[in-house]
Amino acid sequence: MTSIDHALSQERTYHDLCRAALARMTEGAGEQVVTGEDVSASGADAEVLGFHLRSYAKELREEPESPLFFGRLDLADGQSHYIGRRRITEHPADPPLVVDWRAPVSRAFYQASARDPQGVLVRRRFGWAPWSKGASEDLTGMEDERLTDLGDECLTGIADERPAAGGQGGGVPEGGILAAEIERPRVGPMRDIAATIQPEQDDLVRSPLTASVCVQGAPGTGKTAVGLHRAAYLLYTYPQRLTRAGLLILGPNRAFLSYVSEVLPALGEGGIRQSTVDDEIARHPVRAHDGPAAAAVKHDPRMAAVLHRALYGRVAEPDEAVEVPDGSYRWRIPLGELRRIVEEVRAEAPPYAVGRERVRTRAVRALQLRAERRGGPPGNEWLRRMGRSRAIGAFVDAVWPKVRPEEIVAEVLTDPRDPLLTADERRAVRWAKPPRSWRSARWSAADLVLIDEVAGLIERPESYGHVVVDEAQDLSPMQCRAIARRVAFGSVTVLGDLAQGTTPWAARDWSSLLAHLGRETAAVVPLTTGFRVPAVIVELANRLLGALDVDVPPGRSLRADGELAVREVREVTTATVEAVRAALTREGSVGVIADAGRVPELLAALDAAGVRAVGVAEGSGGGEADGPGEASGPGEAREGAGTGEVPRVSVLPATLAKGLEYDHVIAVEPAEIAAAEDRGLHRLYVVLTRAVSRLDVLHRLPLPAEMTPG
Ligand SMILES: Nc1ncnc2c1ncn2[C@@H]1O[C@H](COP(=O)(O)OP(=O)(O)OP(=O)(O)O)[C@@H](O)[C@H]1O
Repeated sequence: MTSIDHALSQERTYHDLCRAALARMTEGAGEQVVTGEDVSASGADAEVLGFHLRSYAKELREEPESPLFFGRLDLADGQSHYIGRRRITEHPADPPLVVDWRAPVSRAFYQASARDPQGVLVRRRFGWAPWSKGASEDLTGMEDERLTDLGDECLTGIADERPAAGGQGGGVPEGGILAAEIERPRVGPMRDIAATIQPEQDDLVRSPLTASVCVQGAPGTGKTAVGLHRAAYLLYTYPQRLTRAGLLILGPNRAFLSYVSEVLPALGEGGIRQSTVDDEIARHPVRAHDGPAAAAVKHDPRMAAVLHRALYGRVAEPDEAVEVPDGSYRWRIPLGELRRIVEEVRAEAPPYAVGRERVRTRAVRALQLRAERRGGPPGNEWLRRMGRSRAIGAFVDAVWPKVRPEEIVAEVLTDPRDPLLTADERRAVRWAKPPRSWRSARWSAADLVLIDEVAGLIERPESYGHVVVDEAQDLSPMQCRAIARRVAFGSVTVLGDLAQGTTPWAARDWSSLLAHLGRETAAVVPLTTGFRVPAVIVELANRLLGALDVDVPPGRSLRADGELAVREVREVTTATVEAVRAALTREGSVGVIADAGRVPELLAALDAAGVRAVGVAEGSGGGEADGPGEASGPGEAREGAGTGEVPRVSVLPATLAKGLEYDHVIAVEPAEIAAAEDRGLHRLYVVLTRAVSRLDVLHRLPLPAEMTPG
């Protein structure tokens, strides 16, 4: 037996030990649920403790089956730590068999280097065979890096009887195991990257809860991965604060959310809210569609001032004194004093609903002062009676009326008159046929953003402790404000790429977007190394950058593998079917991406040719896409798509490609994608950067000039 075989065998034995300990932890957690409820001091305690223990037991039971550790650190102080996705112990008081990757001691696994060993002698990485549920662990290899000269003889090797997962990598400095991980064919939803987080990513993942950060990164640099791992890190490191205040993940559409939905559960953090901005603010179904001119005005930040003015236009100056009967007596508040009360409350600028109550309270206080002067302090019952009196009620309704956000938005859209908007802009947003009342209004997606703005002026929504915003470059100023309201006292992680901005209001620089999010001072941190797209494909996509009018550095790939074929064909539908057939002879997922108008015909052609494919549909409220329908991400089969097994081929409109990835992408007729919208070249840039291994570009029409070299 060679020394590597011997070491592998020892590590397998250790893994078996951990597996057995985890089984005991799961069993023990189940028992604790029963005893925990019995030993609690009160019913309420029992409920809280019971809930906590049940959640923990459920989490352990539902732990996705995966290797229990992926790394080991041998430290200069003689200690060794195995690093995995969750802490495993024989007994809670014993030193752990496996340390959680988020624990402070694990940091060196990601950050230590020969130049800065951070007390590490040897860092060991484990390679495992591709994992499938129910399969037993299969340790295929390991690599040691000696970071300090004091280290023992180091081992590097792949167990010779089994190939390493995904093969050997080229151009990846970290060596075989990292290369194998990033080149592993994609099947199903996005995976976690806990085993291979890179130092620049780790810095972002572990920045403190109070720090708001903005990550600008080229396609495939791991922004989404970083955002999700940061969420998991924060939940682990600040459990109390975040359990109380909550953490929210915002993505561009439901297809994307479905694609990333399994990362957090795999990291042991289920139950985190993952949503879109549109879904977060949806008080009504979307039943109308705005033209580009109306949408542009409604998403403009000036609308915040327009709505503010419209709401506070309801506040009126008192025009007569108030007289309140009290038995045989009448209290009187003179007009001047009432005017002062309203003016003062306005100047304090509380939320509108609070202002209304403040006006009422101060009017009652004015009565109280008079009553005290006359006969000593009145009791609470008297104060309540005065507050509820018809005269005070009528006064408050007249000067600070109760109002619904929908009424204000309906008023503005029925008769827009604010001088902040130009005549053309007012015409663009004016309802052609105003509804009889706001109750019967058909709202557009942008109207819901306006309603949310007014709702936020009336009553502040509860603040999350942290919000992760993905694909943030596409947010409008008004959407940013909706997010800012929901994280007034927390922090944000903003992830995006200015080059991938495709909405009419997409940001051209981060500073204005951060200002709308109320986070002007957040640091903008670049991520530059691409893990998804092979260099040969990045080079093609980079040709478009010059035409995108944004100041971002060209993408740079860690991957020297990958294949690119750009082919002019006689007929794209037939050529697509052939390309899909050829792609299916290789491993991994296949994504056919085309202009939305072409998708039905491509799906029909694949169906006629007997190729099983799933159509990725527009999600209702899906980012820029208006309209109903459920979304499905890569790896999620829709009804009718087949039985049980998930088809490997997805066909999707270019508008839904953002954030997704496929091993093999077939981009159909780039000229159509580029011509379909104002920011069509940005869209094409997104489409070309979805491929993990292979990209086929099929075209009959001439390629957009920007795609050709020179
Ligand atoms: N450190 C890493 N180790 C292994 N794989 C990684 C690493 N970082 C990123 N990846 C992989 O690279 C791919 C791209 O990551 P991700 O989707 O997070 O990038 P992105 O910057 O959000 O891309 P885009 O802007 O194109 O949506 C994913 O498959 C991810 O798992």
